[in-house]
Amino acid sequence: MGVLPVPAEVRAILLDIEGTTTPIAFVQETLFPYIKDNVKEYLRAHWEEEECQRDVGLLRKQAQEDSSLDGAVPIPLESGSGEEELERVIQAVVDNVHWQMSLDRKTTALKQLQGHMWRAAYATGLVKGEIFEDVVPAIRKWREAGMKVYIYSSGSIEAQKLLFGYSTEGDILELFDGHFDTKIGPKVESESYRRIAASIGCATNNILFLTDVPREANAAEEADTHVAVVIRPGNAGLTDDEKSYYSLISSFTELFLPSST
Ligand SMILES: CSCCC(=O)C(=O)COP(=O)(O)O
Ligand SMILES: [Mg+2]
Repeated sequence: MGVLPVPAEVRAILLDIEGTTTPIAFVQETLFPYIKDNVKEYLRAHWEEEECQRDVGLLRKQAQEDSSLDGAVPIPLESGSGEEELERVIQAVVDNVHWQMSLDRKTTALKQLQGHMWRAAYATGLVKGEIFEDVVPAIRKWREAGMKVYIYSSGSIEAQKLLFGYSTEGDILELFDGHFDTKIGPKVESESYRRIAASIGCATNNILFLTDVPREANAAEEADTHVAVVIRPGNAGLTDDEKSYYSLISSFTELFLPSST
């Protein structure tokens, strides 16, 4: 097991979810198929609700922005009433969601809808958020040492709170000082990390960001945030250059805080 010393100036640890706290397989093989299998039924059941209409409005706006992309699926406005017209628009939303998911897009519009759909899956016990076993004990230790701990995921804040609120380890939301999603900006843009630091009330170099994705690590580093790339079973492989450039950990227990005994 390796040891990675945490720089003394670090006051907060910022955690990615998929591939960092949580197996990619859980997201790809449980959470995403739930959306693909249930989106049509969900839209039919909730169509008249304000939240659903807001979600569809965001998806429609995103679809307009995406119109020049290869294979993009437009979402028309309802032009009139009647079952057939409703079915036509719902089918377009379903096709758009499937298209975005086939590309694993991280748009805020897609992530908002997904978060709302997972609510029922977690609340009924159909799904429990999976977390690597080293995560909870390590976070407890960090917090005891005075470290703040935040989540930054492309999954919506609502989806994050469901995953950790209904997790295999129980409700562990108390372990986090706050949550960030793509509303603060994409994870591959350095400006997002500056905004997060401002929101937390610290400098970017007071933060250590843990992620499985080198492009995200690169963006954080450009903003002068400390980074380590997390290697977990099922994560995408790293190039030799990435392996030699980044600090790597395969378990949160490998982080060594200056105050740790
Ligand atoms: C937190 S909900 C499911 C995860 C998700 O939708 C996603 O896109 C994961 O992205 P991450 O930034 O956590 O790698
Ligand atoms: Mg990730």
